[in-house]
Amino acid sequence: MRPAKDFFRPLAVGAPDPVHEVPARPSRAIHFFDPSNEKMASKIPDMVGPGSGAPDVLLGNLEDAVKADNKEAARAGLVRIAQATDFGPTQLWTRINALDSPWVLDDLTTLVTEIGDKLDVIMVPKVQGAEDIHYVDRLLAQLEAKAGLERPILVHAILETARGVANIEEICGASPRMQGLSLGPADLAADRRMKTTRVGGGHPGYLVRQDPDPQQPDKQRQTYQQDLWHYTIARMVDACAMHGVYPYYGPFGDIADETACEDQFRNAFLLGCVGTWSLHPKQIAIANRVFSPSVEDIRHARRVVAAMGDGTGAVMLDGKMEDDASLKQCLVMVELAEQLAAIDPELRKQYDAIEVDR
Ligand SMILES: CCC(=O)SCCNC(=O)CCNC(=O)[C@H](O)C(C)(C)COP(=O)(O)OP(=O)(O)OC[C@H]1O[C@@H](n2cnc3c(N)ncnc32)[C@H](O)[C@@H]1OP(=O)(O)O
Ligand SMILES: O=CC(=O)O
Ligand SMILES: [Mg+2]
Repeated sequence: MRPAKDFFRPLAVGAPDPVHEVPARPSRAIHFFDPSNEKMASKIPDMVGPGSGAPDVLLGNLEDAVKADNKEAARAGLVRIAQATDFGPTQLWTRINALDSPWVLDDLTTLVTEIGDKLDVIMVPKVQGAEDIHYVDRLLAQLEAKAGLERPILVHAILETARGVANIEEICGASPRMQGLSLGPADLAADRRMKTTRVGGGHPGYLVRQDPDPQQPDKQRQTYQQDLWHYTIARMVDACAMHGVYPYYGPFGDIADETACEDQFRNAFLLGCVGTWSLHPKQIAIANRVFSPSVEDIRHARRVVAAMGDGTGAVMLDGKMEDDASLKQCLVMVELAEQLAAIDPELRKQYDAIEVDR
C-alpha cells in the first residue's frame, strides 16, 4: 500500500494528476457493444445522448462475448468509432481483456495512445486483488504521459472471482483511479462452483419454504424464491461506500424476460447501486427507469426536506416520524434527481413539475 503522502502522486513523470474525488456522473445504463460486429457498431453514433432513450455510458467490449478471432478487429473498431464520434454528454468506457490474456497489453497501449482523450473509464475484468489494480494504475500513468493526456482515465473492476470478493475492500482502495465495481455473476458463479447455468438473475431452486400447517399437514406449502446475489451486492455496496466509489449490478442474460430483469435491477438500486449493464438495446430503457428515482419518491423526499427546516429534530408527516437520518436518505434521492435532470431533459420536466405540499 502506498503511504498517504504518495497516494495522490502521479505514477509516471508527465502523467496527469489523479482525481481526489470520483466525479458523480450519472451511469444508469452501461451499454455493451461489440466493436467488431459491424451491424451493432453502426448503431452506436445514434445511441449518443442527450435524450431519455440514450444510455449514460457506451462501452466498447473487448473481452468475453467477442470471439478470439475478432479481438484485434474489436480493438481497431473501437478506435475507429471513438475517433469518428462526438459523444457529447455520453461517457465512453471500454472493457479490456483479462490481465493474463495475450491481448490486454495491446488493448491498453493502443486505446490509451490513440483514443485516451475520449475514454472516461477502463473496466478491468476478473480482478483478484489490489495487485491487479496497481499494475493497471502504473501502466496507465506511463501511457497517459506518453500520449500527453490532461486528465486521468478511471478504472472500474469487475467482481467475478471468489478471491476478488475476499479482497473487495483493498480493490476499492487500491488507487485514486478507482471509479467503481460491477458484479460479474456469470464468471463469479463458475469460480465459486455454484450450480447455476445462467447469466445473473435468480434461480427457482434457491428458495425457502413455508412451515407445515399442523392442522393441515398435507396442504401445499408456499415457497419464496430468494436472491442469489444479495450477499455479494451488499458487500460491494459497503466496500464502495467506504472508499467513495460506485457500485453497479452487472449483466442480466435473459434478454426476453424484461420483468425479471427489472426486478433484479431494482433490488440493486434499492440496496445502493447507481447503475447496471445493458446487453441489448431493450435493457437501456429498463435501466434508465429503474435507476432514476420515481416522481413519487422525489415528491416525498422534497416534502421531508421542506418539513425538516434546519435538518435537525423530529417531525410527523403522514403519521410517520421523520428526523435527521430520514432526511439524509431523502437528500441522497434529491441529489441524484438533480444530477439526472442535468443530463436527461424528459426527467427534468417530470421533476420540475412536482408540486410539494406539506
Ligand atoms: C456473461 C458475462 C458478460 O461478460 S456479459 C457482457 C458481454 N456480452 C455482451 O456484450 C453481449 C452484447 N449483446 C449482444 O451480443 C447481442 O445483443 C445479443 C445478446 C447476442 C443478441 O443479439 P441479436 O440476436 O442480434 O439481437 P436482436 O436480433 O434482438 O437485435 C435487434 C437489433 O439490435 C441490434 N443489437 C443487438 N444488441 C445490440 C447492442 N448490444 N448494441 C447495439 N445494437 C444491438 C442488432 O444488431 C439488431 O439490429 P437490426 O435490427 O438487425 O438492425
Ligand atoms: O462479466 C460478467 C460476468 O458476469 O461474468
Ligand atoms: Mg465475466
